[in-house]
Amino acid sequence: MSALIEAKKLTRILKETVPVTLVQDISLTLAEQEFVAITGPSGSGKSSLLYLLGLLDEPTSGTLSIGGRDTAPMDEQERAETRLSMLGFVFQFHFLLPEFTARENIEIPMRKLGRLNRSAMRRRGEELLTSLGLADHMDKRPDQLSGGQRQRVAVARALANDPPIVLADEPTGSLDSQNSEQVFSILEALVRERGKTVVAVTHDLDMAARMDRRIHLMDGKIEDGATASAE
Ligand SMILES: Nc1ncnc2c1ncn2[C@@H]1O[C@H](COP(=O)(O)OP(=O)(O)OP(=O)(O)O)[C@@H](O)[C@H]1O
Repeated sequence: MSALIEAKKLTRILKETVPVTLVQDISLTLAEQEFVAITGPSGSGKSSLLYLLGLLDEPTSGTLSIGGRDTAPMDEQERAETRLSMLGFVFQFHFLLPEFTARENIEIPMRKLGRLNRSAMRRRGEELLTSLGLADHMDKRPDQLSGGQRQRVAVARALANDPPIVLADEPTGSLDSQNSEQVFSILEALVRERGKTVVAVTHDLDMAARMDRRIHLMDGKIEDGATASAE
């Protein structure tokens, strides 16, 4: 299987008065259709790694390829287009725009990428929301939805441009157990049924155990023996 994401010796150091190393020498390969957990104690660099993989931050050193393309030479516009077309993001808090409906929130990434006309965007938004059990909630704003529904809209938004990779930072962290289970099942179905690669930061070790592979961080590094190729 071809590598969707290939990181070699990724290091990110913040140049503060005292330099802060967020992640160090991270090498990993993610293939198509993998369901991968990033685990580790608080402050171990999980979010920092996810932001690097998602082109939301730039490494101090090391290389990162997405979909076989080296990201180092990309200018900001290419990075933005790669983010929009290759990567979907789900965060712990939904970050939906409060003044827009579910449908409108989902159309934002489609508009930014600019590959679909108005009616195709509308159709795609409706299909996605329906497939996530939100057919009756398309025209509601985030404050008219429950926490679980909001997070499902956030998943739909991540899928808007049909990216091969979904990156999730504690996607169930603010949900009760029933909604957590539902969102986890949705993420799992993205891998098994839609062929996506899903990488999720989680503190929930039971959840991580149900994923294909675990990358365990400690002090910004992958802990020995935990780089784990697919088991
Ligand atoms: N802007 C910043 N300035 C200074 N230190 C930072 C900054 N961002 C992150 N850090 C530090 O870098 C380390 C890694 O942070 P990161 O958020 O990636 O960890 P994490 O494993 O995701 O933590 P958590 O599980 O608590 O979300 C932490 O020690 C954090 O305090």
